[in-house]
Amino acid sequence: MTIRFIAASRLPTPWATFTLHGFEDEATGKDHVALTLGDVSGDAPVLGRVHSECLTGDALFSMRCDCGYQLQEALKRIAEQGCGVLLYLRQEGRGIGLLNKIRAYHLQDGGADTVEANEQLGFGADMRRYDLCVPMLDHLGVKALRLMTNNPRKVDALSRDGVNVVERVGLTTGLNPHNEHYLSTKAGKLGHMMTLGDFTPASAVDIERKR
Ligand SMILES: Nc1nc2c(ncn2[C@@H]2O[C@H](COP(=O)(O)OP(=O)(O)OP(=O)(O)O)[C@@H](O)[C@H]2O)c(=O)[nH]1
Ligand SMILES: [Zn+2]
Repeated sequence: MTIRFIAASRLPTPWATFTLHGFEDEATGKDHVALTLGDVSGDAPVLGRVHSECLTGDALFSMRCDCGYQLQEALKRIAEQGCGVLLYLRQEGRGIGLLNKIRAYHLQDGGADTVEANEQLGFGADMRRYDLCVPMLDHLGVKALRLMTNNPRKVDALSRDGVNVVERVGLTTGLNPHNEHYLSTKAGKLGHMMTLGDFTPASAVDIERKR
């Protein structure tokens, strides 16, 4: 794993002005970014999120999943804390890529769930890797994370790769009629530690606008 830091800049957002750090994975040629706020290089554990790319949810307002809602909520919580880090990893579709994710969505439109769709395409349910996180966090000086996630397998995978996760912080937001089945499948088949009762719903205005 060869992660090379390229450049950093200011990134104003509705929640705070973050610092945007750009990295290149020399092995794959993929680029990844981190957003930081405040001094993340102290000894105290830092509020953090390891977010995997979801073009549809993060940028195109998709309500099929909870990714976009989680991204916004994570940035908001970091802003409220005044300090934190978000790694934005370019491993779209749980690692199968955007076009295969669209193929998987097509199968889900026909009745498959998110896990079955991946398997019908010949992929594992979750093909993501987290070995780039340690070099990115080392560069930023982050020593320990309070990780915002509902996914205990992500915590295990990160810990195996050497990331010091001292606490898991739930991130249940964005429930809506289009992602209810998907979220239930994540809890039932992928081991996410959440029930639909934990969720802050997407606002009624958002649901109406995107129906
Ligand atoms: N293959 C596939 N990928 C999906 C689907 N829905 C979302 N994704 C991708 O799943 C990734 C996010 O993973 P999730 O399983 O939603 O959540 P997580 O990151 O494991 O857990 P949290 O930290 O709680 O969000 C992103 O890369 C999305 O592009 C789907 O139906 N099929
Ligand atoms: Zn998504």
